[in-house]
Amino acid sequence: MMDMPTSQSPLRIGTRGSALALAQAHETRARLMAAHDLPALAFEIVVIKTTGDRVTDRPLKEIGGKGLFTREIEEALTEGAIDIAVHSMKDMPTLQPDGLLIDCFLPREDVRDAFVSPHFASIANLPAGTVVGSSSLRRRAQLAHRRPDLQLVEFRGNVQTRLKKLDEGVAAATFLAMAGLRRLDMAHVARSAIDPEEMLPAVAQGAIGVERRAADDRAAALLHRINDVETGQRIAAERAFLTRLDGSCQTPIAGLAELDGTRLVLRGEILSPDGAVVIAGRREGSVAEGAAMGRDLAEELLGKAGPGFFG
Ligand SMILES: NCc1[nH]cc(CCC(=O)O)c1CC(=O)O
Repeated sequence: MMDMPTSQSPLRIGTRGSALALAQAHETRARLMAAHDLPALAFEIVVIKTTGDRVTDRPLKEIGGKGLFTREIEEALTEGAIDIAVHSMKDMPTLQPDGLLIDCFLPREDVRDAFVSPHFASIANLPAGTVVGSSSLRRRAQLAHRRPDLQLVEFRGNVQTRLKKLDEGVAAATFLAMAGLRRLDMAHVARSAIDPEEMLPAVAQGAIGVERRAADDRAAALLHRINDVETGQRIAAERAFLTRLDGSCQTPIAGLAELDGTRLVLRGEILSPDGAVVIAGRREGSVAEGAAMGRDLAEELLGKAGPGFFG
């Protein structure tokens, strides 16, 4: 009974307040309830408003960049204001603060990017000069590589905000993660899901990780039973790749690991921000070698890029 939060206080699940973050927190709670036969009141969902949520009129890189949405949630976890934190792994810095740990992953959702447009069915159908909205360095570079004839504009905000901008004609098309759309029950807004061969997703796209205090045995026991091992293995390879590339956070990076039994295939690419240069590679091996494959692939791409590549 030691791991039963009802015998003590509810397990506090920290999350951002966006519709997507809330859906992810609720999914985590539902999985915990089912795995441990616990009632909803054994858990408390605690919404944390971060600076990134408050400031929506400036580019992310100006107000703190990657990690902005998660830093304040990690502080709440360290301070004990919450017991676990639910994150989109795509948004997580490669290093967790001392004393915190992510060793629980929900089954991965669709990894693909969605093409979203009221007017056009796919990237190939966009007329020259069409305005496409995206604030993702990776998607901008990948699109510019394929279609240097298009015009790119910044496009921040949550799913609803971005759809509204499309409606208002700020841009004629944009990209969103299929995973987010599915979790919001909004997959219908995708005109098409883009094959990873055509647009390699961000590292960890579609994966949700649950963070806890390393020393918290109650949280560890609760989370252990909902951990999806395969998702964790894929994320380990992808994030090892990302970690080795880091320090160059203005570089567009894409990476995807896929598992077939115990064989892991990892694809990765780095691009120049204008999409003129794409350096891509692939590794295949045993799942136990995933992290090593990630580091090797990163080394290979860094070697091909040469010292000038990162400006
Ligand atoms: N960068 C924001 C972000 N972080 C996670 C998702 C979607 C869900 C996921 O990939 O897990 C999104 C939105 C998007 O890229 O469309």
